Amino acid sequence: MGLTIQMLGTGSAFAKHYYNNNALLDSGEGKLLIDCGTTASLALHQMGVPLPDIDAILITHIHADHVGGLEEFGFQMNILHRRKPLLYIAEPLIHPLWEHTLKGGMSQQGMIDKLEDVFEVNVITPGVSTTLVPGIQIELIPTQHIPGKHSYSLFINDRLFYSADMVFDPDLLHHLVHERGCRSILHEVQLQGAGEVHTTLDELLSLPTPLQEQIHLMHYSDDMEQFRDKAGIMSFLEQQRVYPLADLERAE
Ligand SMILES: O=c1ccn([C@@H]2O[C@@H]3COP(=O)(O)O[C@H]3[C@H]2O)c(=O)[nH]1
Ligand SMILES: [Zn+2]
Ligand SMILES: [Zn+2]
Repeated sequence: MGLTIQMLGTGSAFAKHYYNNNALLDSGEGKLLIDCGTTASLALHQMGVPLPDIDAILITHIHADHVGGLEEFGFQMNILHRRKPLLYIAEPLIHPLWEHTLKGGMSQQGMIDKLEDVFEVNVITPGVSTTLVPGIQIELIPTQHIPGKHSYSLFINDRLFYSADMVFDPDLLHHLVHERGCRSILHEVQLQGAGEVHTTLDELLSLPTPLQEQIHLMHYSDDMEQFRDKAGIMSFLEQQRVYPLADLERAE
């Protein structure tokens, strides 16, 4: 079986019709959860995926729609299943994830006082492609989102670019497609307004046609249906649909 990707949700941080923009990669040999937002455990429940079936979690950046479900995931795994989930994370995210996000809810005197007390923490180095679960290699690519906040997009199996929340970076997209063999792009999109911390639909529409052909849109707001015919040849990913990676790639 080839790699499949299933979005737990495809919504922006404020969406109500769509769950948080988190993804489940399945190589057939292992499952990797990309981000674990506030709605992750509910979405996984609806998808029929028990938490212990997930082999590892990878975090792109610290916002609730990407990490807000880690407390429940960690507690459920530790308390109900007596296991520490494997958490892959870039080193600069460890301190803010524990001190600014999880510590308030998870710390327990004499038992839990650091991230490693709940998760099996594995630090991954940006720029280095690393096998996280069998059949899934990820390279973290630092990308700009909120000034002063670390955020990492993903290059998966040397062929799929998965944007974290990020501002428009056309040079990176050109580089990945023309020099790195990238064959499809899952890109966050902000449908209306100025893209101060996100990438707007208009910015993506400014890319050359062959690049747009590779782009599938995610992390969109509740009014997405009004934009179906305004996105040109770019398509909108559907939450909870299982996509074989090959189906996301443009026929040559
Ligand atoms: O300077 C800022 C900081 C934040 N925000 C909003 O808060 C959200 C946090 O999650 P997100 O990164 O998915 O999306 C962000 C935006 O919707 C913003 O519009 N401008
Ligand atoms: Zn987000
Ligand atoms: Zn964000």
